[in-house]
Amino acid sequence: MAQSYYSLLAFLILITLCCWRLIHNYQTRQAHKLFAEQYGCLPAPRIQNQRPWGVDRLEQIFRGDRESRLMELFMFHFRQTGNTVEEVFIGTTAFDTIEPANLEALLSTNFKDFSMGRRREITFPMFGDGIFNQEGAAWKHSRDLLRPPLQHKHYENLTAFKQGVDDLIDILSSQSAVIDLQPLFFRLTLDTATEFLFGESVNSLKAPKSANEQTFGEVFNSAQATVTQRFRLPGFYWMIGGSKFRKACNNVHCFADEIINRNLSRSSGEGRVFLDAVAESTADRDALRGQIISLLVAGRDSTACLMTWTFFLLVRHPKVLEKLRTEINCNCSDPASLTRADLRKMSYLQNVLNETLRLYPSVPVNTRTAKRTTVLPTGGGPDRTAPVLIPKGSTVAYSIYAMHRRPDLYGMDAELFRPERWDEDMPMRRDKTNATWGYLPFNGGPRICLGLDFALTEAAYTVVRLLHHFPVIRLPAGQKVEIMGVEKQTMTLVLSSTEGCMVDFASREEQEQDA
Ligand code: HEM
Repeated sequence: MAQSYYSLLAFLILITLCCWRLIHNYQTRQAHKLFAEQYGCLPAPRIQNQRPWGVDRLEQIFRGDRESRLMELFMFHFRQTGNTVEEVFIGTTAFDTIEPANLEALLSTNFKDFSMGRRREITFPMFGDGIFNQEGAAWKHSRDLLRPPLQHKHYENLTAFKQGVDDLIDILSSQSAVIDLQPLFFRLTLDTATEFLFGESVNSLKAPKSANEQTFGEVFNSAQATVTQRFRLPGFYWMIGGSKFRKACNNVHCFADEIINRNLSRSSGEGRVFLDAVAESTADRDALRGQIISLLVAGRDSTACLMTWTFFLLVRHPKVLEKLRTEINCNCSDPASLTRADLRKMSYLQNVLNETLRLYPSVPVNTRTAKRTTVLPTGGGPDRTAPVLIPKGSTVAYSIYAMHRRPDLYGMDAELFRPERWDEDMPMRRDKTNATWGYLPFNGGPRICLGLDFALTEAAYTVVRLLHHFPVIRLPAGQKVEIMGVEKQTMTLVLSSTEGCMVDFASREEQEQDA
C-alpha cells in the first residue's frame, strides 16, 4: 500500500515537473518572439548537424584539435555558412560571429548584457581572485589598480627587457646554428614578466636546472595545461582536475608567495614598481598573488606567441626580413641607447607586428555569455543583415583569427603575410565600424588588454636586438614553406606553432663574414 502511494507521488511530481517545463518553455518562446519582433530580429544561418544534440560538432572539434588544425575548421564553417552562425553544441544553442559590428555590440555597446561565463570557476583554483576572472565592481577595481603600474613610463628606457634579451642572445650565440626559438621565447617572456611584476626574474633562460628541482615555469605550465582542458568543456569543467591539479595549483601559489615575500621584505626600489604599487592597495596576500598570477597568464604566453609567429613569418619572407633589417640599421646604431619612442618610430617594424597579430592573433577565439536576452546587430535573415536574438544564457564565440582573414575586410590577398598593407587603403577602412572593430588582437571596449603597449614594446625590442646582433637569420634547409594557415597550430589558451619555430642563425664564421 505504502509502496503504491510513493509510486503515485513520484509519478505526480514527474508530471508536475514536465508540465512546468513545458509551460516555462512556451513562455520563454513567446517572450523571445515578442523581443524578436520588437528589434526586427531574424534567425542566423545554422551550422548543419549530422547527429542529434550537435555531438558531431564536438567530435569535429576534438579531431581538429588532434590534427592541430582547429582554426581551419572554424574558418571552413564561417565560409560555408556565414559570418554569424547559430549552432547546436552538446544540446545547447550557441552563436559564433566574425562580424565587426557584432563585436562592437558584444564588447562595447552591449557590454553590460554579457559576462565571462564560467571563466571564474574554471580558472579559480590556479589563478585565485584576479582581473582576468573578475566581473562587475571587483573587476573595475582591479583595472583601476593595475593600469597605473602598467603605464609605459615604467619601461620607456627598455631596461625591463634588456637582461632577458641579453640572456637569449647568449644562448643563441653559444648553441648550434639551427635552433627552435619558440621554447626560448616562452622562457624570455616568463623572465621579463616576473622581473617586471615581482621585481625579480625567475631566470628561466640562464639558470641551469639542478637535479629534481622543479622550476616556476614547470609548475606554472603544468597547472595551466589543466586549466586549458577545463576551458574545452566549460559545462563539465569540474570533471577535469583532481588531486594532481590541486597539487600543481598549490605549487604555483607557493612559488609565487615565496618570491613575493622575498621581494616585499626588501626595501622598495626601482625594479619593483609593479609589486609595490599593487601591494600598497592590497593588504590581503591572496589577492596580491591572484593579481600577479593573472597577469603572468595574460602576458607571458601571448607575447611569446607573437614573437614566435613573427620569426616564423620573417624567415619565410626574406624580402620582408631584409626591408625590416634596413629600417633597423638606419634607425639603430647602438641598441644600448634605444628607447620605446625609437621603436615606435620604426613604422615597418610596427607593420610587421600588426601583420603578424592579424594572421596569428595570440588569442584566436574567445567567448562571452549572455546575462540577459539581448541582440547582435547583424547576421540574421536571408540577406544576413537583420539583427539576431541572443537568448539569456547563450554563449557567443568570436574568432578573431577568422575575422582577420576576411578578404572583404583585408583584400583578396588576406591570407598572405604582407606588412605593406598597413600603409594602404584596406577595404575595412572604408567603413567606420569595420575600421575600428575589424582588427582586434588585444580585444576592445572596456576589457581591452592592459598590457598592449608592454607586449608590443617587448616584441619590437626583441626583434630589433636579434636582427641587430645576427646579420644572418634564415629558414633552415629542409624546413617546409606552406600556405599561411595550413601549418600545424596548437591551441591552448593561446595559439602556438606545433612544430615550433626553427631558425638558422648561421655558423659563427658565416655571421662574421657577413658582418
Ligand atoms: C601579444 C601579447 C598580448 C596579446 C595578444 C594580448 C591579448 C589580450 C586579449 C585578447 C585580452 C582579452 C581577454 C578577454 O577579455 O577575454 C587581454 C586581456 C588582458 N591582458 Fe593582454 N595580451 C597580450 C599581452 C599582455 C601583457 C604583456 C600583459 C601584462 C603585462 C597583459 C595584460 C592583460 C590584462 C590584465 C588583461 C585583462 C583585461 C581585463 O579583463 O580588463 N596582456 N589580452
